[in-house]
Amino acid sequence: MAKITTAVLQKMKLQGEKITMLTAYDASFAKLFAEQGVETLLIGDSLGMVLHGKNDTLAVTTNDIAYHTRAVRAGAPDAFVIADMPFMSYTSVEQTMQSVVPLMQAGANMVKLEGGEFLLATVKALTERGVPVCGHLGLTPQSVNIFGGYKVQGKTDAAAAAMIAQAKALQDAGAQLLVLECIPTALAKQITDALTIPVIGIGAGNVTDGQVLVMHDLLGISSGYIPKFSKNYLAQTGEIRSAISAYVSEVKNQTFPGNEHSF
Ligand SMILES: Nc1nc(=O)c2c([nH]1)NC[C@@H]1CN(c3ccc(C(=O)N[C@@H](CCC(=O)O)C(=O)O)cc3)CN21
Ligand SMILES: CC(C)C(=O)C(=O)O
Ligand SMILES: [Mg+2]
Repeated sequence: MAKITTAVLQKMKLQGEKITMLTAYDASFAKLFAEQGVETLLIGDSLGMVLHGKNDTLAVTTNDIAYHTRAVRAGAPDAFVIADMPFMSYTSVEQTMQSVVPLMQAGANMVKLEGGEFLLATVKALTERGVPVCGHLGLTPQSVNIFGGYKVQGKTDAAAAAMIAQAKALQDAGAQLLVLECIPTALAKQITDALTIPVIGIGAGNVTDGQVLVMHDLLGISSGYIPKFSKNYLAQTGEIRSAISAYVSEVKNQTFPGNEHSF
């Protein structure tokens, strides 16, 4: 696989080739995912839930993400690696500049931040200072206590219009990638069409430029509630490498996610 850069991801969007992303937290899985053709690896703050058994992502620290980013980078030296910025690690431009240092030094190629309007100056400052940014809109799990649960976002006309505006503003501020989580497929389509940067969906239908899943959901080993948008590929393949390869194929040919995984 050719080395993935933001330029390559951009070209994939233009050519209509779907981008695959999986969360990864350790070297062994990172290596296996890269070998199966997964283009981008995310050290998600979901690790607080799937690795530490919490009900939300709020207890995860920058050091936690840096530790797992080092592991992923060691296993997949050529992968395109995105590190989640944890809850409250990016409350000001200055704090954000401090927080990204261990993440980039651990081997991340990009950092991901949850939110819209209030992040624009931060996204601009990061980009100017050499840190590529991935936005994250829709169901932003760090705001679970505001949402009152992991619920579909952007269902009203007003919420949808606001999300479209925020997506464009993030792109204008310099974001080079955007994750949309748990929103109606029709809204995901509008945002994907409105942006020039690639849009990666999770629970956002098969209309985005790519897909991301939490690896434990794909392998059917998450404890607790499994989101409707996830799919257990291990159940249908019986072997981890085949499960990853099936996920990649189904994203590429747009059979995943199906209507049963979408809102
Ligand atoms: N294992 C795991 N998978 C994930 O996708 C994931 C995490 N953990 N942790 C961080 C966030 C939290 N996420 C979640 C968790 C639950 C739902 C969920 O239960 N959604 C309902 C939608 C309910 C509605 O209709 O509003 C669903 O039925 O899927 C969604 C996203 C996504 N991320
Ligand atoms: C679900 C993805 C997008 C994420 O942010 C995570 O794994 O933390
Ligand atoms: Mg996350």
